[in-house]
Amino acid sequence: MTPEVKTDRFNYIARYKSNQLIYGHGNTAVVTGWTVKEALCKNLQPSEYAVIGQLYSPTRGINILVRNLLINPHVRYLVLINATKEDKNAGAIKCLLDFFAYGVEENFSASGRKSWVICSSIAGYIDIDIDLNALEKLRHSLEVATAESISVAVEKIKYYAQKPMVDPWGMALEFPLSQFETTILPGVRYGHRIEGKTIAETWVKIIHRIKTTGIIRPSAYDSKWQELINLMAIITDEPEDFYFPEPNYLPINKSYLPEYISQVLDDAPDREGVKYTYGQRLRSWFGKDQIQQVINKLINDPDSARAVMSLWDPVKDEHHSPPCLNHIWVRIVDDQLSLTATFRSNDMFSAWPANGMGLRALQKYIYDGIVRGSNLHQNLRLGPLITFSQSAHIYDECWEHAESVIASQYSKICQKKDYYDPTGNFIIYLQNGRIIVEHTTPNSGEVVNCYSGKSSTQLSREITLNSPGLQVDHAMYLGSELQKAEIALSSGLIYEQDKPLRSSLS
Ligand SMILES: O=c1ccn([C@H]2C[C@H](O)[C@@H](COP(=O)(O)O)O2)c(=O)[nH]1
Repeated sequence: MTPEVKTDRFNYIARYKSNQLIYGHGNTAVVTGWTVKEALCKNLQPSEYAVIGQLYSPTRGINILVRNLLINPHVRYLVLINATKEDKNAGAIKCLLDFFAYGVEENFSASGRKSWVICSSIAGYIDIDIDLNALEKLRHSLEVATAESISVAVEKIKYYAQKPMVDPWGMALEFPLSQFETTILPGVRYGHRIEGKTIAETWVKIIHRIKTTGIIRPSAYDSKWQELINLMAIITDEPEDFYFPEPNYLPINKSYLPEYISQVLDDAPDREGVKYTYGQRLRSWFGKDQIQQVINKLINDPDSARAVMSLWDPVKDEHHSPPCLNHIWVRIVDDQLSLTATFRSNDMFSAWPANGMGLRALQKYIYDGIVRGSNLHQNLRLGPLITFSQSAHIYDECWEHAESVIASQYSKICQKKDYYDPTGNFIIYLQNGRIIVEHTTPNSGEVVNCYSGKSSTQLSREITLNSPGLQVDHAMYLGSELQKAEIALSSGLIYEQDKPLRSSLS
């Protein structure tokens, strides 16, 4: 435990997320959950509150909040707003309440890290480096109240502000924060393509790619993130009722999904303290129902490349909470309806799976609308969902959890390999003292090109020049087969593709 830190009375000092908070001079800390903090502060005087901040996640946010509260013993009241459906889904406010009501016990986090686990039905952790006595002191020194709406919260904050001044509960306490180390392999920075059958499988591959090769840089939220720029994810076969692994390692519950899908598909009125919803942007924001427009467009002109939905509002989005999802494009090719969604910024660990499922539901909705709307489209099938994430990042608070998902899932997922490469197949044999390589189409096996030579290096070079889109494992396989063929040529051994070299005597 590091000893006390000098604190200016009634000036809230935030060691963590300092640029994410609104500061006052009172002794009530206000946690707004998913309600935007600005919606509250306009109804209050700075003298009435110590600090106002949002809390999204129990596993990531509570630890930071508790650390900040320990540095500010003048905070004697805590008002928690539990107003939105997102709050109920995330469970952060409930978990924080349980911390104050029931405390913590020593145990392990989901990623196997020794932690103070909050005694709650919602998973929430506090770093083990924080002294238990300090946590107990904090729990017993703050009066906690909840509010289901902004107006009730304002009433409670004003009520506490009028009470006679209470002394700080003790000295400010700060505890060292252990840094999670990450090793980065060199890799491409701009432009990545990741494909998987389901959202769950693709997510694990995305997390792996960012964690192993992403660049660490400051985020806009007083933290760091690991980032790749322009990451395209292609999900080929997400089932209609969505695939949830057992046990579910995704950061979204099946029970929350209908609510999230409704946020994407349905119009919503403006609500104080709630950011835009995607449904609102798509259904009515620009005075048009863009989803219906796309359905009509593709019914009448299935070859159109103009089935576009736009969510960015250049007039209003300069300042507050602009949408992360900006552009959606729907296209029919070979009777397959694909949907491509572009995000300017995407939290690939915590948000992408829900984003993907919401978009898949939108894609299905458009598909159903087209098939229902015209009997000319009865052969139409649901094609891939493609997300294009411009800043594809993972926040530092999630790195450890991300590593544990990779450790438990990545190699399992990559083992499920089919040998299909859209670039085609290569048939290798020896003839008249030369290596012959026939390039065939992937399904029908038609020969489309033929190479001949004696050097595996030279042949590899020619093949890569003509087929730079070869899949990595396929290219490595070809390299080793060609090498075997060259050894057979020079040594007189017998070469047969995919078999060990053998002597003509055996
Ligand atoms: O549907 C969403 C909404 C938000 N975010 C993430 C992306 C960023 O991490 C953060 C928004 O940050 P700003 O760029 O809006 O500050 O939320 C998503 O990934 N998907």
